[in-house]
Amino acid sequence: MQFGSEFVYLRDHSEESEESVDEAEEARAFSKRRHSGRDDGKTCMLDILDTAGQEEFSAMRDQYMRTGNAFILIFDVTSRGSLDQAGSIYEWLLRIKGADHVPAVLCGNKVDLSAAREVTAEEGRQVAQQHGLSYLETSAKTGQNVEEAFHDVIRQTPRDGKNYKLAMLGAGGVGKSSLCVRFVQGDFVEDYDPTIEDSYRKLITVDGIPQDKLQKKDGKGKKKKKAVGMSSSTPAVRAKTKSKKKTSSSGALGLFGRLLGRSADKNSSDSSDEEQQQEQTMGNEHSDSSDSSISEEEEQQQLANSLADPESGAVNRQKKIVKRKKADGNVALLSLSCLEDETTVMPRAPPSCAECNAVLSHLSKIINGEDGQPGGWHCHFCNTRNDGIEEKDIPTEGTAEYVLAPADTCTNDLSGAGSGASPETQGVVVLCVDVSGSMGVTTKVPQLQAEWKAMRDKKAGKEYVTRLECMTAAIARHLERLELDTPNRQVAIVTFQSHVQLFGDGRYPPTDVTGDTLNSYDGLISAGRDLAEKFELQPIKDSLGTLKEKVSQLSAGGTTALGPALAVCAGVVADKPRSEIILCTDGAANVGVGDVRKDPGFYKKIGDFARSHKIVISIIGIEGENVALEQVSAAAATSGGTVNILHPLELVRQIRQIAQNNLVATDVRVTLMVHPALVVERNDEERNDGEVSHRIEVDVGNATKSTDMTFTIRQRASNIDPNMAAFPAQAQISFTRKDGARCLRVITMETKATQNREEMEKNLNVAVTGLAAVQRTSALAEGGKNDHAKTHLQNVERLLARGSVGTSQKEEHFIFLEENRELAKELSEQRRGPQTGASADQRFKNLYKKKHASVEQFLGGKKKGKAVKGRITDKKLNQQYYDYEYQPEEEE
Ligand SMILES: Nc1nc2c(ncn2[C@@H]2O[C@H](COP(=O)(O)OP(=O)(O)OP(=O)(O)O)[C@@H](O)[C@H]2O)c(=O)[nH]1
Repeated sequence: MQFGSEFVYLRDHSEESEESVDEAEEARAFSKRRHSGRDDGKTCMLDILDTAGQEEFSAMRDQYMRTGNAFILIFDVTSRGSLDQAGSIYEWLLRIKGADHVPAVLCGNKVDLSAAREVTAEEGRQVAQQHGLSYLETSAKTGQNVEEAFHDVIRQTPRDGKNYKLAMLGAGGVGKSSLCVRFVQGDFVEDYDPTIEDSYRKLITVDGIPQDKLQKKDGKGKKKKKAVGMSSSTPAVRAKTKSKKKTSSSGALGLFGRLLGRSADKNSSDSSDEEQQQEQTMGNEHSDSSDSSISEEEEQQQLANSLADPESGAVNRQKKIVKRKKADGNVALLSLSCLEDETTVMPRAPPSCAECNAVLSHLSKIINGEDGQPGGWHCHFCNTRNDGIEEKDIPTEGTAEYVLAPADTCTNDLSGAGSGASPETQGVVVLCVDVSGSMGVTTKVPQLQAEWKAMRDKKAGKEYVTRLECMTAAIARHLERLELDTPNRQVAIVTFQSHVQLFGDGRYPPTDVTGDTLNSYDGLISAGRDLAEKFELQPIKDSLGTLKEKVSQLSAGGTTALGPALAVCAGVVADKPRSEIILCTDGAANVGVGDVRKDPGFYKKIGDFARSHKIVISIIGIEGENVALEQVSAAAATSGGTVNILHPLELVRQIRQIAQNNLVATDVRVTLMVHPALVVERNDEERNDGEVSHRIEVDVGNATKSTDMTFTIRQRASNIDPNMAAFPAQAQISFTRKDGARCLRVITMETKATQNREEMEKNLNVAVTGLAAVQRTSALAEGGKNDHAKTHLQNVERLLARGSVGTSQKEEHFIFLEENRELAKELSEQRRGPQTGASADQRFKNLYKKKHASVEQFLGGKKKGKAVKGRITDKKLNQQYYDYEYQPEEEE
């Protein structure tokens, strides 16, 4: 548990809790803060993207290559093949940039492994020279030349404000992540999951940046736009860039690190028109105007425009003074990833306060009996006396765990990784796949991507792929992963179009569910139950072949019986707790139950059913089409599943990423209590103003590594004692551990209190306060309170601007400003009126992502590095991933 400031802030009655703000001035000040004052020519804010080494079927490489302005190109000196790949990647980069040189440094990494060298320093240098690059021999393990590599590339890169977008490129396993972690954190992590993408930010000082790389201003104070390496663009590229105006989206994308999420959004509208997509991105490149490089003047204009009257469209340039509440750091963060960490397990049941249910903690006042032994305790929250404890019941530190019910002896291993886990206890994975007509719609593969694939596979790359092809490729990969990860798990396939088809594990002919049954909720559930009895499912280690075969044979046509399919799936696994239904769809339900126009309540109902049967429903939607996400997502939200809306070309990559965000616990319930003089409220939900309490309970369902919940703490107006030096807080988290044991984790801590605003502001935890603001703002916006949301975001931004004084606070403030911009854009769009169809889905998705943001996104370099522990999975899984590089995709 962390707080937004080291101090709980108690408002001093004499304090002016409001400030007068000139809205136009505020916009200008905000922009100034983003560009953070004068450029000293050596302070650099690096936004580093650690990319995936393996080429998956992704349009995103093109995107980050276009958007990045500096590159570290890495090979492994113990692998000659990786040097060849580095060369090819650089050539590809030049083609994408339309340039004959791009700022980059070639790094021969792992030089500490001298005995295993396959590439000499001389050979590395020669290849670098051939491409006109500088060369460094690095070791992430010893730290040799790591800082030098980053500084070297910065010195080559034309400066644009203080911001640099730097991408790490290279084949899989060469050390891209390790070099990032070494650079931002100064550590070496022995084992990593292969990276999909990760991003880091770091504020550094680089001496000796040559004059010609420093930012220049022309006479009017406008920045001179100089695209990286544009001097020798290919004619085709030049023709396009010339005719291209800057698009409105170009200046509003977020951090480079989240380029991928955002640009996938962009793709949704562009994918139907490859030409337009190319033009847009080329346009961005030409003006070099990815988000953080937008000029201060342009940004101020944009912000001033955002103050336009939504009715008339006229810009309100008049001074408008408004009263704004001063924000504070009274927020708390609870990261449920902590449930994975081992902690002290207490020997007996948790002693809890008879009055307020707080659990005995290291802060409780112990009452010794006549024998001098502990016999009772005074509750730290309500001061009630409780009896009946022994010495061994008293935790010695802030975190303690209690086992409420042990794991089943036959193992309930949630992860299924234990090879002894029996199929019955692991639950079934049901893939519920949309094969309606719209899944036959094609997406054009980006030209350069197709060429790259063709070059690599030595045969013609495909120009178009259908959504179904993208989906089935992603499912095939997912099945392979499941087979390695959880070999005993059973997997079933259900498809839907005008009717529902159950394929089981692919060994049987399909069974259809059709006709009137499609309109009967109960009928569908029992049809599912009946079918489950008929089909015996084999574990995936035996059924992978038949499952993959069935998936590859699916074809698209017909309408969308999505609701009936979900109900059948729920019936199939109703008696198999811990099952997961993964719904893969691209369209709004329009047949039978769950028709989004007539029966939107269905999704909450099926979610409730799933939850009560310990089943999780997750949704993977294809963007660009109307999935009616706002309704359908209720099934996932209620059952604790995830919702993702993805670009078709990103499905393979993203499904893997989703799978990496492993569950840490299920059936999670959180109780957070603070001192009775305070009240605590959720940030991710609209509040019911009538009910406030110092204790809050949240039914979380599933917790993943990135489940970060934030809460706002307020003081009760009346009963506060300003002399109280510290305030206790306790989180009680009950959950089912991966091995099936039911546990209670209790985290208790105390925060100092202050009435001095300055003291609170100076000690802000910027990442926590920023995350809390973003979660709260998104929840307000989702609940239609747009203006309130906007004001809240601005209030917190002013607080963070005042409080960000140290380097890491400044880094995190910078990150927050970027988040703030993305969210502010979403809020301005909402002012234009309600959205429908695919754009409503898009908006829902954007706000959903913000509402479920995790603190890792808000952490500056060093702290983020600390959060990166070895993300170790099975070596076999990693190998499987790397193997894809060398296996050409099967083409028809
Ligand atoms: N001895 C040694 N091992 C290294 C060095 N750099 C990375 N490794 C190891 O090489 C393996 C792969 O490193 P990563 O940093 O994950 O490589 P990557 O390029 O990010 O890999 P992908 O994310 O899969 O593309 C890990 O086991 C690292 O510990 C190094 O300088 N010396």
